[in-house]
Amino acid sequence: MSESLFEQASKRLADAIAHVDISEEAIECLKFPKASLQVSIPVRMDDGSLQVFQGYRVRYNDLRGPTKGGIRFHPDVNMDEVKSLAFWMTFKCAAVSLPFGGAKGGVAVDPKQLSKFELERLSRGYINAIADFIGADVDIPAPDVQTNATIIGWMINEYSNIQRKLCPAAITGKPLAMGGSLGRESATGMGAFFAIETLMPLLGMDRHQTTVAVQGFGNVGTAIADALGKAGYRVVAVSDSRGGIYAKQGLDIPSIIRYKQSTRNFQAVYCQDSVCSIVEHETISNQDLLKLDVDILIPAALENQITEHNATEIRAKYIFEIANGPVTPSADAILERRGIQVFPDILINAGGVTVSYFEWVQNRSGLYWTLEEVNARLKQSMVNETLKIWQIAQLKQISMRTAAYVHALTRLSEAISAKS
Ligand SMILES: NC(=O)C1=CN([C@@H]2O[C@H](COP(=O)(O)OP(=O)(O)OC[C@H]3O[C@@H](n4cnc5c(N)ncnc54)[C@H](O)[C@@H]3O)[C@@H](O)[C@H]2O)C=CC1
Ligand SMILES: O=C(O)CCC(=O)C(=O)O
Repeated sequence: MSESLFEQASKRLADAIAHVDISEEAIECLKFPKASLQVSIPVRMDDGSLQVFQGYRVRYNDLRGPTKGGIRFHPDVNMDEVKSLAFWMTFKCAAVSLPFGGAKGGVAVDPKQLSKFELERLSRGYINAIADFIGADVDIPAPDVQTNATIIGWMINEYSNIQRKLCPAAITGKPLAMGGSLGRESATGMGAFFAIETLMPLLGMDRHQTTVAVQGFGNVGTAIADALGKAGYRVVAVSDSRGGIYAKQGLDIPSIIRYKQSTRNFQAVYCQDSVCSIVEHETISNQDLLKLDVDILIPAALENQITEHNATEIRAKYIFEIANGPVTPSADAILERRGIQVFPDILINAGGVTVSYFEWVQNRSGLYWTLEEVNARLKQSMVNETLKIWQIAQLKQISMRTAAYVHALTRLSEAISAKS
């Protein structure tokens, strides 16, 4: 039988434990979630029928502060996935020194099949069902796959209605008009950009000679492709769930984003746009994109994309994980043997939760920051933590993934010791 996602996630902890001085008691505290909730959400559909959806929220660990993590709407959401994502959030928040523990939530649904009003009723119904489990000092949700500021706006409105007062700090990723932070939407991509820029000189790379392929063209995939393209990297391939495009000379990312927004089909930019159609390009599958001969491969879609089945065919020099869990532990081992370096999700995609933290701080203080302030603080945090993890990796001669877990585990262990 194949390993569950949580069994795979737990292996990362086991690998790191060998390199940290940590008590057995502390390890025990990190092996299981603090609390898990499964709820049924009845939703009245537009045609008058009733559909019941399954929702989940897992608070993995609150040793360093209230638990924090996004909400995913996807047909494949299940308890094992949510638990694994909550586990990763625990280590991510510790790795970048946020005063938060880890959590995650989700609903098993294909939101593309719902009307806007059905989606609103589902979003409000989910919050209604988990309202006693969350709160600004307890557990603070945020957006993740197929959730966005509009959905979070309905959710925070529902939560505030239940509490009979405005509670902006209870959920982050809100619309600006409801207390959201400038820079939250692009934060995960920008955070990854700052980490990549910090690592480039250490890897002896020059951005003007660097080719990039990005799998996933949603919130985080578009932001990283855009940031890298603007900085002079050659983004040669992007894909979404329907497939991808490749152009050796580089893609025009702003045009693709514009087309995707208006047609939902980014491939159209090269098939229909008179300006861009002169660019030589080919359509490729998602699997082909992963195997391209590029300098940097960025999985920015879902977990389990690079496994033991395709790891031997990866030709990129470096993999920067913006998705959570895109490379499995068995693929890690194959990639390491082949000299392909992986920069882990719990560092590379930490920009989103970092700006969520900034949003929470702004909500609680009532003082709102400019975009420049948000991005300056995000940059400072990403650069500092990236360098610390790099130094651990060099010193202990371990992978960047294990180093990131060692870094996080040291902070979690300090929190456990301080309480006992
Ligand atoms: N939104 C956020 O702030 C953060 C998101 N992440 C992670 O980043 C990843 C993407 O999240 P978002 O961009 O927010 O989601 P999204 O829903 O905005 O976009 C997901 C994208 O992936 C594409 N996709 C789905 N299956 C695919 C496949 N098999 N191959 C290629 N593309 C595929 C979709 O078409 C879409 O373009 C997830 O793993 C998420 O957990 C991590 C940190 C923060
Ligand atoms: O912004 C947040 O609180 C959580 C973002 C998230 O779900 C993630 O980093 O995977």
